[in-house]
Amino acid sequence: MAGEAPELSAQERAGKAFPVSWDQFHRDCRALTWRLNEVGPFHAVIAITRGGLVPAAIVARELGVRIIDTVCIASYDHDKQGELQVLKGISDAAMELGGGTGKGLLIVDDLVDTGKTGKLVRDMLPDAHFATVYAKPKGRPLVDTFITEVSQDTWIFFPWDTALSYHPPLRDGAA
Ligand SMILES: O=P(O)(O)OC[C@H]1O[C@H](OP(=O)(O)OP(=O)(O)O)[C@H](O)[C@@H]1O
Ligand code: HPA
Ligand SMILES: [Mg+2]
Repeated sequence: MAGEAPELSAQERAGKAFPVSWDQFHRDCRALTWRLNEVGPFHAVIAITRGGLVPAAIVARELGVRIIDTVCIASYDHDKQGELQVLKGISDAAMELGGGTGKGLLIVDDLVDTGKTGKLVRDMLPDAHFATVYAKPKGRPLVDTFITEVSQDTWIFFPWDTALSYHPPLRDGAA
């Protein structure tokens, strides 16, 4: 409709930027593992792809877990959230390890934002432990263990989505 304000992306709504380096991400994943070590042991790690793959690898390595499965879910096209699509479900072997309800399984994702993705996976594995590296307030109640809370109006930039680039000096009007 003419005159209607254009829809803002999640990132535009977020406003504040929280860039995370590889180093910082690795440190945060290790910190997450320290907490998870008190909760386990776990039979297997279930990574919510794609963002959960990197923390899942680090956490599984630190916890000595060798069985890793994926649940492949897409909803954001860059920063616009659409319908959640389950592209691949949890394997029968992992389901069996978790006794059908996820008991003893560890679900890992990079973050919860609105919590929609986390809720979908929690519903598949109600007894699993759900861990994320970062959590925004809306999704936080879904997570059992996380490391850093960021405000809902913050957009997290992960190292695999970013690259080093030239930044003009403040004097020249840089933000
Ligand atoms: O709490 P929510 O609002 O549901 O958002 C969180 C989810 O969004 C991102 O995944 P995305 O759908 O962008 O896919 P990707 O992991 O492949 O990047 C992120 O990795 C989480 O899985
Ligand atoms: O803050 C975010 N950063 C990157 N991906 C995301 N997907 C949902 N929220 C975010
Ligand atoms: Mg994801």
